[in-house]
Amino acid sequence: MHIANLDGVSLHYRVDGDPDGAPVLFANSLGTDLRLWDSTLALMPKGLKFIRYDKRGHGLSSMPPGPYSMGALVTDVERLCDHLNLRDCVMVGLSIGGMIAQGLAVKRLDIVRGLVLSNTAAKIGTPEMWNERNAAIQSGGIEPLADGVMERWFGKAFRATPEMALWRAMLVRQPVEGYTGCSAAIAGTDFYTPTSGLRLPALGIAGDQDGSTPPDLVRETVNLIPGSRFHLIRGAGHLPCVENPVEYAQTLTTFLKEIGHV
Ligand SMILES: O=C(O)CC1=CCC(=O)O1
Repeated sequence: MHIANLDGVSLHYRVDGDPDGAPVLFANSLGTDLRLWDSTLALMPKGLKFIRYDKRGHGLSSMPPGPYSMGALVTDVERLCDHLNLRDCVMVGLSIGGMIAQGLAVKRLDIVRGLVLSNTAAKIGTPEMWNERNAAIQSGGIEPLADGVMERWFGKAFRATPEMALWRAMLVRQPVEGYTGCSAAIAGTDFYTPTSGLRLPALGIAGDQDGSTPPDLVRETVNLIPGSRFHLIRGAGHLPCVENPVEYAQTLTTFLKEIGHV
């Protein structure tokens, strides 16, 4: 467990795997912390270095007053990469993490050499939808919305398992200001044009039961990048790295091999 103090924002991060291996950087979704990747990382091949972090307002990272901008979330991870001297990473971003990954790739191709856009899009939802959700959370907290979020996060089979309660607990324990701060960043983001200009190896991953970023939306975004690949995980919702870590890790590994990263 490590903390980087980056111009007034403290980011909690973790480094696993081979310290000299090719770097793979992970960015998690709204309402989750870096434990999102635990089961996937346990299944990844040896010889890689895995870096993950809690974005501001989530997990153990600090919580500057919201709302946040996408630019600030991108700058946070850019500063973390500079702090750790990370270059030529493959960045795996899920949902808002995938937006942050698009933003970092547009800004710093020296840091991002390959992109995995998992359960994400250039634009997610509408500003009205996010403003409505934030107003509800600001008045009543996250708990009343949690069952609806679980229906988007997970497919039907996983929702019937006891493990779902752990992820629900992670969601409702995120601070309201951190969650709504990051939602505001999503509301203000449309990466359609900048992502269309990207030229780097890219993979899209979707879950066929994803209620937040359905497969067609993920495919449309990754198709903005010429030569990109796409993989659909069946039976999974918005967090396939949790529901089906075996297929998720295999999909990542195949991509990393194809682009010569492992
Ligand atoms: O809460 C959801 O709908 C899921 C989600 C959207 C953006 C993100 O990061 O998670």
